[in-house]
Amino acid sequence: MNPIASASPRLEVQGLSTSFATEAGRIQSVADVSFAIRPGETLALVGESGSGKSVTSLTLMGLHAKTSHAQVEGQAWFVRRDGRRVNLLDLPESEKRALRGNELGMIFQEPMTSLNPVLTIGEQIAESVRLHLKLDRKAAHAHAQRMLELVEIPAAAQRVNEYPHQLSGGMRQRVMIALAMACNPTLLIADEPTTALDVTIQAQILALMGRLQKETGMSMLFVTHNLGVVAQYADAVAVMYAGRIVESAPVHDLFARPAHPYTRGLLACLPGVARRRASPVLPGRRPQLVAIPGQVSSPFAPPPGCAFAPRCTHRREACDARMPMLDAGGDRRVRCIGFTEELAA
Ligand SMILES: Nc1ncnc2c1ncn2[C@@H]1O[C@H](COP(=O)(O)OP(=O)(O)OP(=O)(O)O)[C@@H](O)[C@H]1O
Repeated sequence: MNPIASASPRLEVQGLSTSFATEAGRIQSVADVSFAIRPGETLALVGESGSGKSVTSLTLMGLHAKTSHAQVEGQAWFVRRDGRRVNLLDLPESEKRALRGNELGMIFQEPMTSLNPVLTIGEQIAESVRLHLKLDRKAAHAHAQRMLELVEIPAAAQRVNEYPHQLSGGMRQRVMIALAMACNPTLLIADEPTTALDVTIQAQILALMGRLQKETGMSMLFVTHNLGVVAQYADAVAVMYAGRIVESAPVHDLFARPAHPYTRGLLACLPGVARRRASPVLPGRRPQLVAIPGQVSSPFAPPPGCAFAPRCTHRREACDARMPMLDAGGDRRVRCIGFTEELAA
């Protein structure tokens, strides 16, 4: 039996919803999102721009700006190193801070906005490990250098004393990985970690992340809109549409037999990727999500029924009446009346 599939989840998200009060009204960015990630597993969260992927990861990290008037519901059960199961959405700020950068690592798209421009990269990594691992100054500096070696930064002994602007984009992203991994996190949330990089560097960074994951057994939530990356690196996929998960499944099953009309639409736009599931992300090929005809409904006035119905070629009356349930057939879950009827047949 697959050891990942049989382990109990390290993170279990149940009914996560996030809305924001804005001048134009309340916007429901994420609604009733549930998923689980086991030790050593990578779950890819995919969807078009604005589907709620980043809000999901920021909510889990507790990183909403105080000014954003976010309202969060649901639970996110995380198993800590000491075996305690804590709800990330209900932790005091001090405990959240102790987890972030420690058991919970994160990597974002643009390292220049996440790295401190006035500190050397060594100082930034050392600061984190001194705080969380309680190392003294000298040991922290040595740890920082080891982390740069681990992420294959050449001449780490010199680079450790350089500032972010002295590094290329790919090297900065490696530093972000070193920083995120410095305290040996058990869960890494990576939000579009390679989107800003050219495809060759992107493939190298993803290979590095895959290797580190294998070595450490950490779990990963990987936010992306690149289906080629999903096909190659994820174990499971959750497809988001208008703030909700519309389909989730093991990666192989999803690519082989997409069930939700939206997922089918996404893959139909990418026939090459859908068929060549194991194809590498080749230089010059960027298998991104491409537009499906029609527009996502306004988040201020979501339709009462299925949010995808206005763009769906299988739409019927019942689809507009109420939001379909996320129904399960095996380890695939699909939010579509058509799928529910198929299960019942
Ligand atoms: N602080 C906020 N205040 C109000 N609305 C927000 C806030 N943050 C996000 N949103 C809205 O929530 C929705 C989901 O945004 P989110 O950034 O999660 O999408 P995404 O799927 O990550 O898109 P992308 O791939 O472009 O990053 C969008 O309509 C966005 O405008």
